[in-house]
Amino acid sequence: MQITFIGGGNMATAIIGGLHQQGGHQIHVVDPNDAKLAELARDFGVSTSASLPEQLSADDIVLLAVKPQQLKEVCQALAPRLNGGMVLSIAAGIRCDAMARWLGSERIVRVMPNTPAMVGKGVSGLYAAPGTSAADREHADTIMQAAGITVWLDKEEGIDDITCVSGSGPAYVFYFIESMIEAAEQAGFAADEARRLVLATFDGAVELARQSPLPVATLRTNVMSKGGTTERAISRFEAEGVKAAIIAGAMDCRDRSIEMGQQLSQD
Ligand SMILES: NC(=O)C1=CN([C@@H]2O[C@H](COP(=O)(O)OP(=O)(O)OC[C@H]3O[C@@H](n4cnc5c(N)ncnc54)[C@H](O)[C@@H]3O)[C@@H](O)[C@H]2O)C=CC1
Ligand SMILES: O=C(O)[C@@H]1CCC=N1
Repeated sequence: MQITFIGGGNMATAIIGGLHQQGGHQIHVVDPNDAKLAELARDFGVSTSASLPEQLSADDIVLLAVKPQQLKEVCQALAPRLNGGMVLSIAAGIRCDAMARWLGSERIVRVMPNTPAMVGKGVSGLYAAPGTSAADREHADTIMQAAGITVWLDKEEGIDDITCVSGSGPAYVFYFIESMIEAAEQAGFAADEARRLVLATFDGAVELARQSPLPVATLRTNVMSKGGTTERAISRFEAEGVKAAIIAGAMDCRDRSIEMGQQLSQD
């Protein structure tokens, strides 16, 4: 496939990393940041330019990977060059109806990826606007499968829902990892040992959860001996409202996705 990325930042780099491993794609990246372009050309052999190509062909797939606040301007600049090609947008919040107005095309798929795409373990939620064909949806699926698993959403609001789980979720997990590393250091481990211990603990716990037929809550209570050490730790988490805070934070995240859509999809 011929894929043109508009924006070559963190998320685009993660997806390009996956596509590079998959192989067989012609990738072009547009970004005003020369240093980023040089890095992407060096690491993945992509072609690059600081501005949009004069014209794209109907076979070119455009992947919009700029910040939501820049999307309108980028779509308006893209509109006269698009020639009917399919557009994928990973921007949080911005709805298909707004992009269709700005682009003058309804051949749009919205994608909510996440950064583990960089190591082929991403999760992408996808929603196809009614203007797309079955072949378009298949192409979008193939592109995002290069980065990990794909989940198709029937309604566009599903993108807000998945944003607060897998889209932003890696940050929640990294936050927990950071906290555990600080705890390990406080317990006396050197920084590199603390990191190794904590990452192996997460790895092991996730693998066990994946392989075990037991509910995750049972796996947790299996660690908690009556009157023992783990019970003391979990009691503190409960008393401090850690679980409630995680759930509330995720709901705030979803609200913010809806709010960004309302603010940035208007005109
Ligand atoms: N970082 C993440 O975990 C996720 C991000 N997203 C979405 O991905 C999009 C990009 O986010 P990040 O990669 O994190 O941001 P970023 O700031 O790393 O990348 C944005 C890139 O766009 C470039 N850019 C700015 N104006 C441009 C223009 N007119 N034409 C072409 N390129 C331009 C910037 O130089 C920068 O390299 C956002 O819309 C965000 O909502 C979606 C899911 C996850
Ligand atoms: O924080 C954000 O707005 C983007 C969308 C999901 C992950 N990062």
